[in-house]
Formats: sequence, C-alpha cells, structure tokens
Amino acid sequence: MKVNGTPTRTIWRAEDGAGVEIIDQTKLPHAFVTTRLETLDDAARAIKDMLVRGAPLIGATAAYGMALAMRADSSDEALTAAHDQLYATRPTAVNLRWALADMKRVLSPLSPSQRENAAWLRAAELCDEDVAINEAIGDHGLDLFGEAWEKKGKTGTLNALTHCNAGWLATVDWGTALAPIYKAHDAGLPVHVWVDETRPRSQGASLTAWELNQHGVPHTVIVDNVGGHLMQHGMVDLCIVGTDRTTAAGDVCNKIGTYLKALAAHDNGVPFYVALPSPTIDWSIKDGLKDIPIEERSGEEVSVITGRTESGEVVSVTITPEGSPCGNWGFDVTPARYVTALVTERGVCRATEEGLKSLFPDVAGNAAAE
Ligand SMILES: CSC[C@H]1O[C@H](OP(=O)(O)O)[C@H](O)[C@@H]1O
Repeated sequence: MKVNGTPTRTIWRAEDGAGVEIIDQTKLPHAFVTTRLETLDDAARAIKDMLVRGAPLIGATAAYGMALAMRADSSDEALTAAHDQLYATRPTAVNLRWALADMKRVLSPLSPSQRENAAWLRAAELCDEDVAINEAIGDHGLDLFGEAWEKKGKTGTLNALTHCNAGWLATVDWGTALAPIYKAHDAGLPVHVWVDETRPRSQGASLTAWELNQHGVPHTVIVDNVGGHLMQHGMVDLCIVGTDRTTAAGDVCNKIGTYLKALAAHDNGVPFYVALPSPTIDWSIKDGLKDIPIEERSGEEVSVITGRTESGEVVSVTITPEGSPCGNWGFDVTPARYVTALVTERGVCRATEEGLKSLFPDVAGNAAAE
C-alpha cells in the first residue's frame, strides 16, 4: 500500500542483494522506521520481538531468513539449524511452519552452492504470491461489503468492526481483513471502521489506525470491550478479522479477544467474517481449541505501555502495581459455529470442512494424505 503516497511493501530484498529491509512495526504509529536484517539471527529476532508480525508476514520474514542463513552457510546442517531456529520464534501462526517447509522443500535437493540464490528467488515468489492472494481476498470481500450496503438500503455509512491488525502491515501487501475495506473504500462505498485497540500490544490503535489514516479510510479507535455494546445498538453492520491459523473444519485462531467479538456478533445477528488466505489453513487439524498452540508472551507487554508525550517524546510507563503478576495469552480460538463465512482468495465459503474442501479440493486432499 502507500506510505505518504509512495507504494510500499512491509519487506523487501535490499538493493545490494545482501540484506532484507523491513518496516519496524514497534516504532509505529509515532515513527515510520525501516531496518535492515543482515543475518539469520536478525530475522529470528525481528519475528520474536514483533518488529514484523502478522501470520503472512511472519512466513515471508522466515523465508528471507532462510536466504540470509544460506548466504552465511549453505550446508545441510546449517539448513536444518536455520529452519529450526526460525520455527521456534512464535508458535501460533501456521504460515511460519508452511513457509519454512516450502523453503526446505526447495533448498534440500539442491547443492549447497545453489541454495542461496534459490532461497532469495523462492522468498520473493512467496511474497508476490501473498500479495496476489490478499488482493483476491479483497475482491471477494468487496462483494460481501456490497451485499451489506444493499441490505442497509444504501443509507448512512457501512460500519465494519475489526480486531487487531490484519492489514497490509500483517502481510507483504494489501492485508487480509483490511483488503476488502480498502477495496470498498476505493470503490466509493461509505465505509467506516471501528478499530479495536487490541490490548496489550495495541496493534489496532497503533497499526490499523495508522494504515487507515494513510489510506484515508474513516475510522474510530475503540477500547476492546465496547464492540458488544455497539452491536447491541445497531452500530456495527459486519465484523471482519484476520486469522493466524484456521483448521480444516473452520475453527479460527486469531488475536486474543476475537472470540468475544464473535460471541457478541452471534448474539446480535451481526455477520462475522474471517479473511483467510489459504497458507493460513492448517489442513492437519480440525479441533482448534484442542490442537492450536496459543502463544503466551511476557507479562511486561501488559504492565508496560508505550506512547508519545505532549512534547513528542516516545516513552514507556508501567500501569500496574509493583508485584502484580500479569498474564498474557496472545490468541484465542473462535469455534466455526460463530463464523458467518470465510473469505479466501478463491471465494467465500462456509466455515465448515465441506466449505473449505469446495474451494480447495486440490489442497485438502493432499493434506489429508500427508
Ligand atoms: C493477517 S494475520 C494478522 C493476525 O496476526 C496478528 O497477530 P500478531 O500481531 O500477534 O502477529 C493478529 O492475530 C492478526 O489478526
């Protein structure tokens, strides 16, 4: 998408071919800073410390991390060690596993001398594929927004609620949940977005709001707990969120708090859509609650908050008493029964095994055979 009018992706190979450039998302919204990854360790740290985050972007960064690793040492041992180091960075987004498996499939059969170049090429292909997938999600999601606008009688504004950041900052470009919002806005639909701030890291307040500002999309940042109230009072026409892992039966793992929004949407008859790129489908599992690992991060992400002072200085402050432990579960699972539909790059389907198989008969079958 554009940053100050300039088309920009979240990750790209450096012009000198020896490094990888990323947007440091820990600096947004108060500063737009890019940083250069030179080594496998740099890439692993960028994922673990969330300079880059979002399931598709985590996968893309891991792919480029493999290229940086092969640049340093392209032996069989180094290939396996790089895969394992990157795999261990964050447990929930299945794109990490998928991208690393893809890179290993491409690199393992090659001679060490061929691996670095092949890794750079494959990582770039995965990024381009992500962009195409997300734009297609935008196109299919636009149809749903059009239907919602018709249903509303084409009056007022079309109010969409989203949670966390599933925008272009969570991917290489376009985003997943925000792609239909950008497409609808650009098509002239009067879309307004309720942006859940999404504690504790505030990806909504700091990233989604920043993205929507850049694109000129009307929005309102809200605290995480107000969404149900807005739905009770008819102020939300639809919800659309991203996902970090969706099971073959349509259970959706996403940022903590998503499940509660889905419950409120179900109780108030508000459509609850999940933007789902196929690399985020885990075909090997059906029961999300039982089988999806939920990341637990440091309690400091809860007790410490960062912001900008009136003088423009960015500072961090502690908001909890000394000695109060803080729990920090990063994700939750929304059972498929609370999902109205899945918006994929191949179209919209029910959040069921049959629905996903109808769109991905080629993939579902293979995965089941593995
Ligand atoms: C399009 S994936 C976006 C997804 O990833 C976020 O998690 P995190 O910021 O911790 O990487 C969140 O669950 C978003 O919905």
